[in-house]
Amino acid sequence: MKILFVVNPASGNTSNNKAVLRVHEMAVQKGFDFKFLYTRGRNDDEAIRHQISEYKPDRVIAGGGDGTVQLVARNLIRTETLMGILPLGSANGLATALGFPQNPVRAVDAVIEATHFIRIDLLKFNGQHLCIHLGDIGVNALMVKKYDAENRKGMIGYAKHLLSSIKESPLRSYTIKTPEGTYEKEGYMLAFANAHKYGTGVHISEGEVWDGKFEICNVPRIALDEVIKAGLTIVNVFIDKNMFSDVITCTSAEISISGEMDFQIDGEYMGAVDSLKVEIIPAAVKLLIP
Ligand SMILES: Nc1ncnc2c1ncn2[C@@H]1O[C@H](COP(=O)(O)OP(=O)(O)OP(=O)(O)O)[C@@H](O)[C@H]1O
Repeated sequence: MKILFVVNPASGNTSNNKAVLRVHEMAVQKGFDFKFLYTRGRNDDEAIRHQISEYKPDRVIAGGGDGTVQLVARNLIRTETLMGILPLGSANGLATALGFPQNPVRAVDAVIEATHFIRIDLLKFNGQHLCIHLGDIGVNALMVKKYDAENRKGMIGYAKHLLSSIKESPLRSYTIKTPEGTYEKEGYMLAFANAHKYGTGVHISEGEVWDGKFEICNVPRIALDEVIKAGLTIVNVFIDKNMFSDVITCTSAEISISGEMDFQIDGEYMGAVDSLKVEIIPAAVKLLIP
């Protein structure tokens, strides 16, 4: 067996040394061949495609956060090569939603020993941007923008920007056209979910990453006052169970918005938009399940 590890040296808060060391130990124990490809933040697609065609790995493991998982996934669409995830990022949205081990050593063992896979769906925005886990417009995307600008890692960074993002996000109205019907909505945020929860653990829908559908979750109100009254920390604002209760399940959608809203995919800020097209790419990639 040949395994290509695509590792993002810049992801997460801690060094990836433990995971890298464990790969070497496991290779000796199990007798497989492996290569590391470290991402550089530019021309990574070309480097991965080159390794896939030259090295011909049986599995390609994404070592990093959702951005790295997305990078690997988009280069494996509709191929038979198995993809795995080593959650080495700061939030690891998809790996967390799927319940993968977070401890680096256990995660290495799990992804090497895994024999089962599922064919996961991907989302595509505006016909070009892929998404493995979640995209959204509004409050959360503004938070991602602020967080990116500050170049800090970890949950404290998110929490710090949550309050100001909520205050600065206007109420917007949307027209959402899907093959099943047209909906008029109002809210502070729309999430487009391939999986059923955020990396922070916040549950947003009953959808699954392999069901050929995605969920559009409207946030019509944010109960900031109630959270503060209950003496909870600011991060808990997203724990409000009713927050994501306005859900549409579909396979494609066109959204027009009453004004511009910040937009993010898998934790990467994408700019501001006043319309969006979203579609599902069903059974796009074969993902190893520990
Ligand atoms: N060598 C590198 N140096 C700096 N940035 C890099 C490098 N390699 C990749 N990147 C950038 O890292 C980002 C993806 O990070 P990734 O999502 O894997 O980790 P993270 O942000 O720590 O995790 P999470 O998404 O879980 O919060 C992309 O913007 C990519 O361009």
